[in-house]
Amino acid sequence: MEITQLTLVNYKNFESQSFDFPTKVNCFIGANGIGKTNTLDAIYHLCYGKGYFNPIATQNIRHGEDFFMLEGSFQKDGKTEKIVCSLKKGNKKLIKRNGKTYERLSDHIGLLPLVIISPADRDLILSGSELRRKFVDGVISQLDKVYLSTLINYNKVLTQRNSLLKYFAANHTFDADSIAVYNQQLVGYGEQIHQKRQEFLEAFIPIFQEQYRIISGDQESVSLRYQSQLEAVSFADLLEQQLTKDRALQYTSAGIHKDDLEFKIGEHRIKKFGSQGQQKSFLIALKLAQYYFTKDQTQDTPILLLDDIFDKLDENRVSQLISLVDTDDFGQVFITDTHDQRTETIVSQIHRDYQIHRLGNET
Ligand SMILES: Nc1ncnc2c1ncn2[C@@H]1O[C@H](COP(=O)(O)OP(=O)(O)OP(=O)(O)O)[C@@H](O)[C@H]1O
Repeated sequence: MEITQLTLVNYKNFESQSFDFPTKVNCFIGANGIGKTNTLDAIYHLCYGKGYFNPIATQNIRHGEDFFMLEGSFQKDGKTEKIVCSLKKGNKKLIKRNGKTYERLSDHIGLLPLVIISPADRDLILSGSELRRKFVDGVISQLDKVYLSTLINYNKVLTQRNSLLKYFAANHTFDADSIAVYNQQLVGYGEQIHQKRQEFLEAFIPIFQEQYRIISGDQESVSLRYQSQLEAVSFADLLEQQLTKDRALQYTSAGIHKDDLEFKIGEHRIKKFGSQGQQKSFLIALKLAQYYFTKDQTQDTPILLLDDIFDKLDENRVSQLISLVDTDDFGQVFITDTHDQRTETIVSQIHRDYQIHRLGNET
């Protein structure tokens, strides 16, 4: 799968800009803040229906404007897919595929596989469990529409149950039957999600460990483990056990929305005890595992976005990544960098056609 053309209108710092991508390897070069990462984000947005860096959709609209529009031409299975994504302030975001608007944005998920490796990934290690769940959910949802709709349904019921708990507290009342209805729905959706996450991680973890082994040169061992409250107790029993607490807290304190991934180096948490280099290697291994897993499952070659890798990685890791990209396993790759000459030197070693897009005053 490849993108051959991209147009951005009022997207972040771009007023109006078009790019053609005739080659497999494309580099965006320019000074800090010129919009290199924003260009990658535009490609990500067309594939995932949302930006990678800013979850607040309206903040992607160029300051002072009231809409953005992204347009991309993709080649997939020998056909052209024209995707338009637009957002006008006060309206819902629209995504069109070949002129037809999706009824639900989630219907677009999975059509165009893509993996991004960015310095922002460090939040997967450093921040709370929500981002790690999102990572797992994002990978599975790209491949499994039933999973995505089960997740959407689970979150809807969770919101309703939380509203009910708030209502009970505000009105000093309680109705066990209404809670039981929500519990039953949560358990139905939650157990399916738990099982899918388990199956996914069983397949994903060995791929991740292999990638880490390659990147680190077999220096140390790392582990990734799925943690869920549902390991020890059934979801129905868990909700029952937590009910008094939930009523006091006025929200649902247990369930698959509390799942996490444990990242360890040797016996210790990588967040506390991993060096910066080990943390970076861990994240790259995670993303490369996502790449190989998605490629295997979709039988399609995802687009790979490499944001700021030369600046943020040491020479060994860069050459490791570049030599990987130079294999037939990889398809279209986008790279951002501030240094013209450095990029040219590195990509000219790749045995593939490349193009350098210099960003400057035209934005
Ligand atoms: N909604 C917006 N409207 C206008 N400008 C925006 C908007 N959102 C972000 N920007 C601008 O985009 C620029 C950042 O662009 P980007 O992150 O793509 O830079 P970059 O070229 O990747 O830089 P670096 O080399 O520092 O990583 C900043 O100048 C920021 O102010």
